[in-house]
Amino acid sequence: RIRHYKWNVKYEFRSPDCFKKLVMTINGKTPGPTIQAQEGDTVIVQVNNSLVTENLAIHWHGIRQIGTPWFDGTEGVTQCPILPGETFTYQFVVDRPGTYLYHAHYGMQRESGLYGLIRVAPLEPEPFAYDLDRSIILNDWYHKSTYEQVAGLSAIPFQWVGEPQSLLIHGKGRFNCSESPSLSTAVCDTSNPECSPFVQTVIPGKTYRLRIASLTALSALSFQIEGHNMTVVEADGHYVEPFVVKNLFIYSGETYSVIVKTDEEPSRNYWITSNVVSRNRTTPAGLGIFNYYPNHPKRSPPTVPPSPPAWDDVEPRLAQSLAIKAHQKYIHKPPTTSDRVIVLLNTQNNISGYRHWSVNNVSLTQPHTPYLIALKENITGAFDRISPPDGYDFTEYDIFNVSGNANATSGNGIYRLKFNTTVDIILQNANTMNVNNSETHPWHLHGHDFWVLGYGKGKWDVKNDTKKYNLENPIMKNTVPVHPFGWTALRFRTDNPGVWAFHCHIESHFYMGMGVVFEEGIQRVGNLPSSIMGCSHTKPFHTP
Ligand SMILES: O=C1O[C@H]([C@@H](O)CO)C(O)=C1O
Repeated sequence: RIRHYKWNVKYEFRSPDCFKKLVMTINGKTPGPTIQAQEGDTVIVQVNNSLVTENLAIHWHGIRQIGTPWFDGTEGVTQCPILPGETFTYQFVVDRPGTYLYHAHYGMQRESGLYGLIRVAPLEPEPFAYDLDRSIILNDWYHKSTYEQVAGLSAIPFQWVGEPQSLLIHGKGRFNCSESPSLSTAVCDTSNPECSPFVQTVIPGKTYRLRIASLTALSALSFQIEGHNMTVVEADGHYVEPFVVKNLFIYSGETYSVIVKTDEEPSRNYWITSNVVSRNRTTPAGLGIFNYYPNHPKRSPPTVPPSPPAWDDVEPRLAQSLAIKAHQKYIHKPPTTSDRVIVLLNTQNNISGYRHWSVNNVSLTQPHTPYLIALKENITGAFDRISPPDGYDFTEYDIFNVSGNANATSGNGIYRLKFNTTVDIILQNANTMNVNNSETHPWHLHGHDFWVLGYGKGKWDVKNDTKKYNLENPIMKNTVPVHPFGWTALRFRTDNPGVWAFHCHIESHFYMGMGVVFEEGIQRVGNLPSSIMGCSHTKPFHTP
């Protein structure tokens, strides 16, 4: 079946957390409309860019774009931006069931509010049962525009974006306007119905599937439903061997399905909470209401919201990461060996006075001639043809100390991967430029699902750590955290011809260079549609 959508993207004034600012809407909505399809369907989305003065590109996060690498929606990698006033049509097959996302992928525009869910229903029965299916997208929210943030991040001295002002639960949050008395009620008004808390009404005695997704700009989150356990059954479109949590840790770009039974005392409501973890939180909790029908949906629960886990305790987060295994009836075994191992050291650096993030001492500057077009059409001069290194100096580099990284440079070289081979990626975390500090980075791979072979503390060690890899029942995912001062090991097959970004899903970190690009099987990519061309070096290839 074909699922056809027509979207108009524009800026509108909205007050998702009571503070009025310009947000990007799709057909008047943020979060945007949910794409509902069935496994094997073709999705066609006709996007009209009505932003007036701003380019646009939309990425279909978790959809592998097999045979359509040009519709991945990544500006500078797979397509030229959609110009203001233009209409661009994405067309791709949703080949796997599960919960996926879409969001803007041009500059830092995702955090302006252009994001939503893709739900793909399966053809086969699933390994869990439920009565009702509901979705909740989590986000964090800034009051400054992305333009102000970009200007600060690329200024000398560096101006960090700081912690978000609020946390949104399905597009609704609450900023305490009285904390900023200079704001008039025209700008900040806590009685505005737009920022009334998110309510999930549930019928007592039922089993719910809740699809929980995060598209935060910065924050790692702990999600809770007061008094209710959650059984994790799906992660990034793959069935999980069920396990029970009270707090679901979720990183930007991840999706989970959890099973929740509404079997608590039915005469009251319960809190839904979202809290920042892994950073010393200053953002207040995101609060929603888990409304047991027929209690009034606006009735606050009689309790104080449950308190979140300690922000700096890595252990429970690492434990959750390790608990996520493939469902025993849905194990796709990874190849037992790999053809190439790429170790990616994540560091924060100064380069020519500017603050950056680097991978093996190279900070990615995205060119504006999309790699896919440059490689397929043999356009020279569009990017550095020297590949970044496959590793770092294991013996010398101290991941536990601030390092000057004096050799860090900016570049736009890419990794050329041999087609139909097995590649291991080791994400190696390190100290930032602040003493005793390492952050969580959720890394997202375009065009693929990968096996998560393992997580560990400290420096990855080729001799001992590879022996501990889970080759029996590893989960497949498209987004995975690397924990503070730790490492994460992934494996994937280079079987999807195209050019694919792999990057930290923290909006400001990717902007600051925290990403790499992989090419595989470029000679097998079909004819590129001319709609993706027209910018920079691709101008001569554009036939309107
Ligand atoms: O990229 C970052 O910069 C700041 C800080 O390290 C410098 O002020 C921070 O917390 C980041 O994640």
